[in-house]
Amino acid sequence: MSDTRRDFLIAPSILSADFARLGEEVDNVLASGADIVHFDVMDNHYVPNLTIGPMVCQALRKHGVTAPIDAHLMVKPVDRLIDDFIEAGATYITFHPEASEHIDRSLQLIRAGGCKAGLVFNPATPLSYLDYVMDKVDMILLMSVNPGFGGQAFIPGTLDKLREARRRIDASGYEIRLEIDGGVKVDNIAEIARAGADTFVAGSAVFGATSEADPHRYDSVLRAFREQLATVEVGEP
Ligand SMILES: O=C(CO)[C@H](O)[C@H](O)COP(=O)(O)O
Ligand SMILES: [Co+2]
Repeated sequence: MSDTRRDFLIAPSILSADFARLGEEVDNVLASGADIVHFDVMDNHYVPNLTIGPMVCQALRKHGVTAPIDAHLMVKPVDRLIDDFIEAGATYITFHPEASEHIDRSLQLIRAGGCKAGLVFNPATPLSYLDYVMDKVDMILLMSVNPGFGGQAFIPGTLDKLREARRRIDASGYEIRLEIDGGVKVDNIAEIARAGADTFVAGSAVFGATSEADPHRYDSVLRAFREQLATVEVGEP
């Protein structure tokens, strides 16, 4: 059974964390078993919300965070911020192709800076943006909500898109992670994994799951995600 398992990674989105105690929140979610820190960058231009930038990413590194940081850039223009996030210690830098003037160049800039590069697809953005750059992406991120806010409901049509993205990755022969972002919960993560995702962003489901007994730990929700994922085998319909 083990060779039919994907290497599933869980990436809590700090968009739903308590920003007044961000370092501690990130420490706690990692100590609770998270794999990656998902870092949502919104510019009030490409998306109608304003969040955090490279200084906060750098502050997390200075605080001692060594886990991968997955910078999801919802900004336009893109390139100006790539160098800043490389300097700030991001591991993955992903951007929306519609927001980049030169997609191939943006991907190359990210890899040249030693980071892993990714393209993000909004629910209505076609996967054809991948046609000529499969050799330059380390991650494909499918949005299962329209970008800009946490706490929205998963758009079911994303499951077919995941299957199509998985087919493209498998056919390419490249090692590319397939990440899903938006509305991921304990009750849908297994279905999402069966459709082909291997990396799961979850914001409100994780940071909204504190208990009165221990408001600073997220073990139970992360354990519930892992239990669901343990039921999934690759190749299931
Ligand atoms: O990129 C995002 C929104 O644009 C967030 O990563 C995403 O919405 C996560 O939040 P939730 O799990 O609450 O849906
Ligand atoms: Co995101």
